[in-house]
Amino acid sequence: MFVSPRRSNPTIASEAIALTRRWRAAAGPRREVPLYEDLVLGELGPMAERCGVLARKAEGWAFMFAGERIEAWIGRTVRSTLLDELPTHARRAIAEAADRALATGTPAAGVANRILDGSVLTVDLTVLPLASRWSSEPWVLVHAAPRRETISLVEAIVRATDDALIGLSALRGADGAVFDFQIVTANEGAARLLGRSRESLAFGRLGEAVEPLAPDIVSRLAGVLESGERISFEIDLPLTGRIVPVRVNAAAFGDLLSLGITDISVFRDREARFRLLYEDNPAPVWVYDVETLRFLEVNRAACDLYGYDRDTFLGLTVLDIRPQSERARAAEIARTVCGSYAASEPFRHLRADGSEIAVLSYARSIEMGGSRAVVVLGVDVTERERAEAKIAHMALHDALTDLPNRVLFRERVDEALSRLRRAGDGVAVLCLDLDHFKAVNDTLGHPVGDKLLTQVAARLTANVREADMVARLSGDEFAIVARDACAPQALDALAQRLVAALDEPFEIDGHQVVIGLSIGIAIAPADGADADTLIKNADIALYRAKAEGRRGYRFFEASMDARLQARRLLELDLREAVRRGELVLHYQPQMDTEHDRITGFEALLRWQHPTRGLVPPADFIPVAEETGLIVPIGEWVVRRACADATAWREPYRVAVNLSPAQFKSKALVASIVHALADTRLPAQRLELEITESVLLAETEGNLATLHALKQLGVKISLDDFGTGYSSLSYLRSFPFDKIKIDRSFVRELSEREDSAAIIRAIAGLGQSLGMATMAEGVETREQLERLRTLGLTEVQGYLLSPPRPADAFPEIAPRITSAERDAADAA
Ligand SMILES: Nc1nc2c(ncn2[C@@H]2O[C@@H]3COP(=O)(O)O[C@H]4[C@@H](O)[C@H](n5cnc6c(=O)[nH]c(N)nc65)O[C@@H]4COP(=O)(O)O[C@H]3[C@H]2O)c(=O)[nH]1
Repeated sequence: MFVSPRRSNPTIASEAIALTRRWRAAAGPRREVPLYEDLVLGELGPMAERCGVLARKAEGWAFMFAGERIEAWIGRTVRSTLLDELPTHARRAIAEAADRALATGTPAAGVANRILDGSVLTVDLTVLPLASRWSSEPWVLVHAAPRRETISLVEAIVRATDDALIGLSALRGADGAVFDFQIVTANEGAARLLGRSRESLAFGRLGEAVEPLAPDIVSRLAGVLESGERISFEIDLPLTGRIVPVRVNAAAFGDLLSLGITDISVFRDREARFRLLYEDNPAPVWVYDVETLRFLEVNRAACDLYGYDRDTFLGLTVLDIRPQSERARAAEIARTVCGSYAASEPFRHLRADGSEIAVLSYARSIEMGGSRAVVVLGVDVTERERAEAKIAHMALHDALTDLPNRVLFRERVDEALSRLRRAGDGVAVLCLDLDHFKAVNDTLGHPVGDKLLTQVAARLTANVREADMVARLSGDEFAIVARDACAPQALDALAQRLVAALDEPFEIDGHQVVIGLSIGIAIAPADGADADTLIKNADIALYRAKAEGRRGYRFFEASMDARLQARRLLELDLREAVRRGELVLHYQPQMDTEHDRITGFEALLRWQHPTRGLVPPADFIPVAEETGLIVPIGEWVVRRACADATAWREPYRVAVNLSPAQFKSKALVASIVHALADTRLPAQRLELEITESVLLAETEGNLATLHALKQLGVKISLDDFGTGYSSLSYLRSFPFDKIKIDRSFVRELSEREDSAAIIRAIAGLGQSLGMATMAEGVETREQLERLRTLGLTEVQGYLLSPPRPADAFPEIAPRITSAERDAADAA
């Protein structure tokens, strides 16, 4: 029976106090160790039962004699026995207290425990140092006071544990088979776990206490009785309101069974958390042995990433997931991980299928099963690397053709130039532009245009050497940086090869597409020592190649740059000219050949330049067309011509040139409507001269514009006929009022008979189509007469008059002079 421990037996304890008090009295103020003869001999009375005297001999402490109770406690007679020969429980406690008493010369206390019959016996020791007249050896008196209560060890343990401990006795049926167990004893832990009082459990049936699991548990425990072996198993115990995972340990003693049930929810929780952190971690985690480099653990994510099943994985070493070329370095790092390690850059790893992935690893050295190991967390950055590479590629390449873009091209030119400075290799830049690309885009659509650019890129790339780079700078602009073979002859050959390659027709979506290539070439260092200058000069040479008729190439020359600069100056100047009102109109008369009567005047633009004098249109109209300045200038011309014509004495027609570039402006029709409305000029007095290039480009839109203009009542004439393509289909596509034959035919009239034949044919054509036919550039009377006989209805040329200010002609001399009119305008 368990009894809670209490203090010593009070009577016996008081003996120790009395003895100590007596010892102190005998020791006196000088604390001399009292004599045995004075303190003990004949003085102990009944206390002698619990006292013993020991002497300190050379071999150790030895009992001289001891009372019965002491001997009973020690478990043998002790007279003249060395302490070392006695049982441990007494020996250690007595020796320790005796040594202390001897060393300090004062009383010492000690406690000795002994386990007897499953109970703990505790004895309080009091040891008093003594001297003796009969011996020089130090002596001690030992008083042993056994405590009154003993402690049941088993009971203490049973009470202290949280586990459920149950003693069971088998209940057997008539056939001797166990059908249940009777609970013989159950501790508090069992009562707590099963939610019942100990009393209600005692002598109850196990099957009732753990009812839902009864058949299962009973049969398993019956098995233990049969086999006599201990068993241990885990089950989920359904208790009121919850399921508790428990571990059951059972051992049989005859027909009795001891059952220990441990609540393992905490371990399960810990296990679940571990699983969450390790096994279910979405990041691949593995542990390897530092010595063998073999995998010791791999989680599911690692198996998924590398494509191995767990067993195969555990048969590999960390080197098996690395490419051959990285294994030596990998082995070195794997063995030297100390503390923690974070990779600063991804490593190449191998998957089971042999594919390579990029992995960033974070590692920490640990101990596992007594050996040094490393736990590694890997982050698969393959996709991220790919995306980064793609973004980097996109930043430097053209999305359509995948050729390097302007940025990368410039970098490569820079790089080639710095090599040029170091190694003296050659560097040349070729700027390329496709001829007629815009027409392809406009007529066949952008998808065809895109395919064309892709095919062009392929042809260009196929015709350069590997060291050279082909880039797409924008739209139909390509460029090549050539290295090494940069002598003019080699570049000549390259340019010819490229022009020829693009001369071959392209086959796109069933269309045969023909384009051409113009190239400008600049060679370093003569044409530029830095990338920007070199590219700019190749571009100037390209501009020149195009100006000289496409499908060709030009090397850069310093004079080209000067010409370009002059052009830029002209452009700036022209803008100012418009603002300062330096543009003026001259007029040239037109005459019919039937009655030799003036029919109208062509307005021709002049630039009254403050320093250059009168600048002819050929010098500035192309610049105005390229820069778009032609739109405001053209509007001004129409408005001025209409205003002038309104002021003429006679209602002659006024002819005005329209540039193809003006047709790009959506406001063309509106600007003419406004000019007519504002100047009140009848529409039929205005004649607009266009060239066939208007019909060549943007056909649909331009035709619609022409119809809209014609709808207003203005006359439309086809200028410069006989130059360019002069397709007769143009005459069919729009009902022109007049065909103006180019002056080159008139000039060659006396020399080439075919010119006369062509003029006659055009005159006939005009007649049958109901269109007037006019010859330009008529300078001589012979020419006039000849043209008259060839059937032309009108003429224009120096023979009548060169273009001059309106007030030079009496027929159209304004009622006020041009100077007066300008002054009025300014006001
Ligand atoms: N050799 C010779 N030449 C003659 C003779 N008769 C007339 N010309 C010249 O021939 C050109 C006729 O104009 P165009 O063919 O429309 O050719 C014009 C026209 O295309 C353009 N242009 C002139 N004014 C304007 C304008 O206001 N707007 C636009 N868009 N273009 C204009 O500039 C071109 C040149 O104009 P100009 O220098 O004034 O040159 C004028 C005129 O001076 C002749 O008997 N012999």
